[in-house]
Amino acid sequence: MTSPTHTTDSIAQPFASTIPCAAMIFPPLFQFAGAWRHPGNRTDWLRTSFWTDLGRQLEADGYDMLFVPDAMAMARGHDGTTDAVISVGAKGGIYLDPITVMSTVAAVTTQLRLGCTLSTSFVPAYDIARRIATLHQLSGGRAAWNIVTSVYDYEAQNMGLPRLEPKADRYRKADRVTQEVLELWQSFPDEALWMDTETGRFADPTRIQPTGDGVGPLTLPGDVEGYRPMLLQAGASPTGLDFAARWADATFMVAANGAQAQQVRADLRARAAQAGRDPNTITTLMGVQPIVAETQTAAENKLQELQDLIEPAESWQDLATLFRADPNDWALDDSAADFLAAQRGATGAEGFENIVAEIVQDGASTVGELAVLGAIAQFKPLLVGTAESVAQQMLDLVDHGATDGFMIMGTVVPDSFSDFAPVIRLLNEATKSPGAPSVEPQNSLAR
Ligand SMILES: Cc1cc2nc3c(=O)[nH]c(=O)nc-3n(C[C@H](O)[C@H](O)[C@H](O)COP(=O)(O)O)c2cc1C
Repeated sequence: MTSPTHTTDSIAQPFASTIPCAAMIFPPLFQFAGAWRHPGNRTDWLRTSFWTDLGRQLEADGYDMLFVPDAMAMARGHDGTTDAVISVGAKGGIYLDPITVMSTVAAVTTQLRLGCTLSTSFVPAYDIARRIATLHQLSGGRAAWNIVTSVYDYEAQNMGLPRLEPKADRYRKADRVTQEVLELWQSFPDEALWMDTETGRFADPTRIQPTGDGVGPLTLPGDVEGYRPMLLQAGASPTGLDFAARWADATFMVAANGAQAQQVRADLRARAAQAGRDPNTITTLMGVQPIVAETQTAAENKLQELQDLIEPAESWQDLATLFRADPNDWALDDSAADFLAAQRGATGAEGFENIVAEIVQDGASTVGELAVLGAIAQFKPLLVGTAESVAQQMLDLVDHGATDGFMIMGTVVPDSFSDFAPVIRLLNEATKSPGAPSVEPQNSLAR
């Protein structure tokens, strides 16, 4: 395919932190299968107060972004039903409309970036551009759009389509839609809105015009003081990385460990350079699950307590659902490598399956072990220790080129996010003190 070229030189406002930390909020699990049963966990995520309290807290704790994933359907098991997922509250059982949720958070915060997932496979460019621009204006310039192409046919069916298009076609469409969204944001620049009471001129019609394709103009400005919404991306196949290399200001990067993250990030940066972009304009946010406490022993005890809430049989059910396998076809002590080989490609997300492969190679030998690792952290690296030790682990990851920033997964919400707050302070101190910044400042998101 011929790569589309950027017809826009619009820019997003860089992250304020040198090592940005985003918080991913994904009820009912928050990436930990025991979450909604944990006595300390808030379960009122269907109510505004959950999101507004959380937004205020994340902002006070110094997080750079609140991020919510989305899908257009409840997840289904191998039998095509939602029964297994919804009966235990597994991943993909609950999704709220991200824009509505983020509007509530926008009202009570001033700094926090608001990352919303919208799929280019279902939502027309004009609708995406307008919804994200509205959030951008309401929040004073803090919207971020997570560009996804969706994963399952049953999502397409909920959206009135017979099935999802093949991945290559979905990414081609994503290129087109993203280009249109950027052009639409520029079809009504903020500075063209004069509202000049002296002259009676509301806006400059010469600057507010349809795009080259005759779409638009947008019904509101697409930027705030020259900064458009940030573009996020989360796909990880070669095609997905090429897409990120072309468009993303930041990527939600998944890896089983630092070495794998290093490879993914290097690959992404090489692809960006090949596409004619400065790789430093892309910030990778590596998914991690921190367990932070006053002492190392206390952190390990906390992890153990969390692990005790995991039901191996239930975890196996969840893993089978994720890989669209019949749970009855496998026993908990069957080989994890055999399971992965048999189910390769079933999740529809190549990058995610690469993590699982790495974990199997690292020693998860049985299906049961793999299931528990999935249940505790959705296969993301666990960073367990004091704030100092977790901060050091993260600085090491950045130092070794594994990532630029982090996507923080919580276990018990909101406490695991507040437990992590001292780490953010330490990361900020480390990157500000003159002797310490072995990490390169990467917050030049502008392109
Ligand atoms: C870490 C990660 C997070 C994702 N989050 C979402 C999401 O919230 N909603 C969605 O529809 N797809 C999501 N996806 C799916 C991707 O957008 C993409 O459609 C899918 O992974 C297939 O592309 P890939 O093989 O390039 O990863 C995510 C993928 C990854 C790897």
